[in-house]
Amino acid sequence: MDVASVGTLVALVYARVDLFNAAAAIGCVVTFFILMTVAASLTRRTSLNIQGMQHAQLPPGSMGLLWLGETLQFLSSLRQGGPTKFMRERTLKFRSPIFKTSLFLHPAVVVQGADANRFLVNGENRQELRNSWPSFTLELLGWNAPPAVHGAQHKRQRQILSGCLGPGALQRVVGRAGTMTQKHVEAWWKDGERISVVKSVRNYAFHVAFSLLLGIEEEPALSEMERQFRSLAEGLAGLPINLPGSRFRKAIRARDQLRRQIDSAIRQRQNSAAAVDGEVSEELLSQLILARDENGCALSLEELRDVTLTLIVAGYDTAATTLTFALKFIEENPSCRYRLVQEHEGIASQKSAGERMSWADITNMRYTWAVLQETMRLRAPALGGVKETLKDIQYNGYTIPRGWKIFYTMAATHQNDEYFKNPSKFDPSRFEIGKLQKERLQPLSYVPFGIGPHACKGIDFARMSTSLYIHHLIMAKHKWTSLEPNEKISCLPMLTLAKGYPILVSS
Ligand code: HEM
Repeated sequence: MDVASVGTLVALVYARVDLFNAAAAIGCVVTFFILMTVAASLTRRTSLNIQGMQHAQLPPGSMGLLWLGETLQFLSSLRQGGPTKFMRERTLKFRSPIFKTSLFLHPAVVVQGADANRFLVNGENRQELRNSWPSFTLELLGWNAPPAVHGAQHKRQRQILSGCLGPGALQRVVGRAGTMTQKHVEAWWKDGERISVVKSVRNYAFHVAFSLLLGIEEEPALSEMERQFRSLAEGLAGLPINLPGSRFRKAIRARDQLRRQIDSAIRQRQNSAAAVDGEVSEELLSQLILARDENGCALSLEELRDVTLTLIVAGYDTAATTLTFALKFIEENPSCRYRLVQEHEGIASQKSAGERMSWADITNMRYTWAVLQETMRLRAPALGGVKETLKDIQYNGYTIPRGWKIFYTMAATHQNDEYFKNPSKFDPSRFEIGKLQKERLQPLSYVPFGIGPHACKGIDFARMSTSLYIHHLIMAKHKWTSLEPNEKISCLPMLTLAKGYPILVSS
């Protein structure tokens, strides 16, 4: 692709994003090229590492076109449903599951499979690698958020999060979460109506996370916050071009507004938390404020703010994506729906009228969890992760130079028949306990929640909110039929169904 077409593409992307102003679009392209040229010189400096390494053997692969590398091919694969196409083409071309490339201005190595995941976990534990989210993402989340911090600070944050997001803490909020879920289903799902599943689950995932964390349930405050969150989420997945009208600029504004809201909630809770210290508070934010690590240290104000924002961002689209595809699989597999009905009617029959949900109910929804796990195997909401080498390291006979990125994807293990028989088949029984014990899931072959020291801290929360949604849908006896049966999967900015999964609800 020549430089002119790249420029046109950038202008088109930018114009599609938000600008209809030709002058601004041209300005954007010029700025983009200036930035790229500066970045290219920095990137070249990193790649000098290669030249000094006379005897080192880099993995096979192509570094693509100038500073652009293979970014456009990668983005095109994402647009077609995920990174799999990009990975498969290169794996076949270079006859190697590990290959070098250049993405988003960085020389990178792509690895795949459970062994590669183990190599990444060990490397991170030995501090030869570290988690490496793009800096514009961290700019939006905050530099004190868990993905941005390392070492002792990160360990402290994770200890505190374990206490606040584990089953013990969730037991205190699950009853309220159940009531909220029931209300959501009653409001959104009505017999004979057409709704968008994507809109429903996004609204649900946001409301449940925001209410349980911050205790804010009132309208219109909640809907306004959801609007801000969508802007932030779009900025996280777009081009980091900070110009008036751009997605990124809107995301920064949304971040600032959300921060103000979170700061004010923290101040209110700090006052009331001091009053109830010693008692057990229901809100997760109050628990975060009161929590201490093993040395008795609390989170600072900046940490509280960035951690809270991260929790909502991390749990929002991921849970919505999981529910979207779970509902799609349930619709397409009547036998799966039948087993869900049995499970949820069984759980409901054990409860007295008006009794709230408990954490034990969630863990008893075993088949539901198997359905959700199988959904995340086939449609992992997070596509992959990025690490950065802190020194030259060896893998599979190759050298990966210091400062390079290493990229892994979930799909590369989840859809590999070495780990999952008949991998493209939706089969929740893979995750039912008896079967799992028999077949022995290979360690690090199932990684929807990431790997290593930065793996997800919200697994129990995600399990709670997604299981409750399915519970109330099934108990309301709803059935649904897609109005777009051949709807495509889209991947930018988040994995979802391209037309929002429109359905007709029936009972
Ligand atoms: C189905 C739902 C979810 C999926 C698939 C998911 C997946 C992931 C993945 C893959 C990562 C690791 C990213 C990396 O490699 O750096 C991650 C990190 C994280 N997730 Fe989740 N997540 C989900 C829900 C949640 C929820 C509900 C919360 C909180 C309430 C949450 C909180 C976090 C946090 C705090 C991190 C950062 C951990 C760290 O950097 O130490 N996640 N998640």
